[in-house]
Parts: sequence; C-alpha cells; structure tokens
Amino acid sequence: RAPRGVPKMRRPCTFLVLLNPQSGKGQAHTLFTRHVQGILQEAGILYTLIITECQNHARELVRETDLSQWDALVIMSGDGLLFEVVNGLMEREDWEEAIKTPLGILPGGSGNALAASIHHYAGLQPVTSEELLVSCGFTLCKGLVSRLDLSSVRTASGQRMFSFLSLAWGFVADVDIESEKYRRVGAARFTLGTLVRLASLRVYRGKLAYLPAQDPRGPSSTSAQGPSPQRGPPDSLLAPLDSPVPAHWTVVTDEDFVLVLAVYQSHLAEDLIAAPASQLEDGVMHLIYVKAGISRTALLRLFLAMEKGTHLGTGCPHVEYVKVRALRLEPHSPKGTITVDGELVEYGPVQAQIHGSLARLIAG
Ligand SMILES: Nc1ncnc2c1ncn2[C@@H]1O[C@H](COP(=O)(O)OP(=O)(O)OP(=O)(O)O)[C@@H](O)[C@H]1O
Repeated sequence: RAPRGVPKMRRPCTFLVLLNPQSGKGQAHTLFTRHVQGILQEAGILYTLIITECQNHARELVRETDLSQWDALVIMSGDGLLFEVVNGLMEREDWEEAIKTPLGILPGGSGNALAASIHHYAGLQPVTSEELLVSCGFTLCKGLVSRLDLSSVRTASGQRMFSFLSLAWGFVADVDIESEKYRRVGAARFTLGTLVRLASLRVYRGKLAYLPAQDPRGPSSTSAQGPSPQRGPPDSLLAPLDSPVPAHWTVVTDEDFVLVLAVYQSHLAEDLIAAPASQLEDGVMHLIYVKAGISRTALLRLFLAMEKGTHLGTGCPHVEYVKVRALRLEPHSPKGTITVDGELVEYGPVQAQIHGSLARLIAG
C-alpha cells in the first residue's frame, strides 16, 4: 500500500523506456533484458522500449511526443540521459504539464547518482551494480510518485538548463570529465579518476556567493531579475549575471578553492554520499566547498569518508557546507570545467536557483 499522501500510478500502466546502449560498460540492453523485463511483465506493466541512437535522440523525442500515451518515462542509462529528458520536457510549449510526467530511473551508467539516491531515500542497505538495478526495477513496479526539485542553471551566454542532481566546479567536475575514459571499469572510474587528479591537485580561483536557505528575510525575490524565460518558471531569486548579486546574499571571502559542489540528491555516484541529508523535495541545494590549503591526504580522507556519507562531520577546517536556495560562481581561472548533472557545460560565470517540487519521480 502507498503511504498516505503519496500518489500511486494507476494499473495497468504503460511506460516509455529510453535505453542508452552505450551507457556504462555498454551492457545496458542485456542488463535490462536479464534483470528488469521480467519484473515489469510480472507487475503487469506494459512498456515500449526505445534504444537511443545518439546524443539528443531522447531529448528530441520527449520534446515532440504525445505524452498522453505514457504513464511514465523511464530512463535506463546514467544520469546524462535523464538530464536530456528533463530538458526536452522543459523545452516544450506545455512544459508545465509535461514536466509532471512521472520519470523513472534504471541504473545503466557508471555513475547512477539518482538511482543510488532513490535507493538510499527508501532506507535500504547500500547496494551497487545489478543489485541496485533490481532494486530500482521493484521501485518502478511499486509506482509511488514523489515530487522532485529541479535547479535552473544559467550560463554567461544566456543558456538555461534544468538540473536534478548537481552543479560542480573544480576537483569533482574535473574527475567526472577526465574519468570518462575509464568508463569500462564501471563505478570504479571515479576512484581511479580521484587518485589521478589527487596527484596533480590544483587550486581553482573564483568568486562564490549564495542565498542561504535560512535567510531571515524569508524567500524574497530580487528586484533586478534576469530575462524572463521563454519556458519554465521565472528565476525570481537571481539578478542578471552581469550585475552584482543581491545585497542580502552571502559572498564567500575565500577565492581559492579545491572544489565547489552544489548537490540536490544524496549521492554523487553509487558509492559517494555527498549530501546524506538531502531529500527529493527539500527545496534546497546542498553547497559543499573545499578551500585551498587542504593537503592531499586530507582530501583523500574526505573522499573516503564520503563513501559512508560521514565527510561533513570530520571537522576538516577546509570544508564548508551550507544549504542554499540560489548561488553564483564566477571562476577567474581562464580555463576549467563546470558540470551540470555530470555533463560538461559552458565554462564561465554561472548561477542557479532551486525550484521546489517542479518534476515527478517514481521513488520508493
Ligand atoms: N546511442 C548512443 N550513442 C552515444 N551516445 C548516446 C547514445 N544515446 C545517448 N547518448 C548520450 O550519452 C551520454 C551519456 O549518457 P549517460 O550519462 O546516461 O550514460 P553514462 O555516461 O554511461 O553514465 P554515467 O554518467 O553514469 O557514467 C548522454 O549525453 C546521451 O545523450
């Protein structure tokens, strides 16, 4: 039975499953057939399976399709394909309705942060790989639909995207992108990437400012808002990127960082619990930043503790953690990497604000 207040999907129901055959170790289709197909059939769930052929295939498909045919859109891949689907839905004229289509995730990638987060939110013992896939398969069959926060991210060229997972700059973003070449080793790619990056640890210069979630003035909007969006809700907390941040924001005095990470789910990967306190619809971004001066050993210890989600309680003086509703990052380093949901985006000034409960997700 569904807990009180949690909507359950009607039966029989029909899913559109979008599967990226290249995700993770390139075995997503086999994994789906072996571990998920049978569970869905036994649960009486009908589905149409579409194998994505290239980048943006899923994005274009959900932008154009008649969504009334489907009770849910299910993504079997890493987090990158879900990022495409979320943005495809937000690009539609009927975005407000479209983004309420229940989404489901089946881990087929090497990171699988959202899948691991859903498993964690259900209070289950941590599992990885195929066990996580089976757990997510059962979650889909239960069909309990939760609300999901999305963050609106804006870059200097005026690009706007919607993100369900993270915004990263510095160490984490570098590891995410540099470790793509090790994707064949699966989730271990991040451990490998972390060790390689630790050997060439560097400092990232820039300015960071944020609107704390506990703003005593309450959820105030700014008077100098950015351009009104064509699609999606207005970013009422953000000033234009070429203007100063609103006066009541907190401006971080340090300008030398090792990493800046805003995460809105508990997990950053199957075995990295970056924000253990995070929930699907807590209406905040969990901002974690590490100031320059941290030793390699301390940083390694931090990542090892992150595997258990205990890193924020280690008392490391270089680590700061704050819940925010909006933030702005202005890198000074001429070159660098910024990722949104693990995907590379335009490098330069970037800002984001959380939009609580905008999307829907099948979770436990
Ligand atoms: N058939 C395909 N061939 C190549 N790329 C594809 C295909 N289908 C989707 N893509 C693209 O692959 C990218 C990576 O997908 P995704 O992040 O879901 O998997 P992954 O990279 O294996 O997972 P993870 O991020 O967990 O490592 C996405 O940007 C997606 O658009």
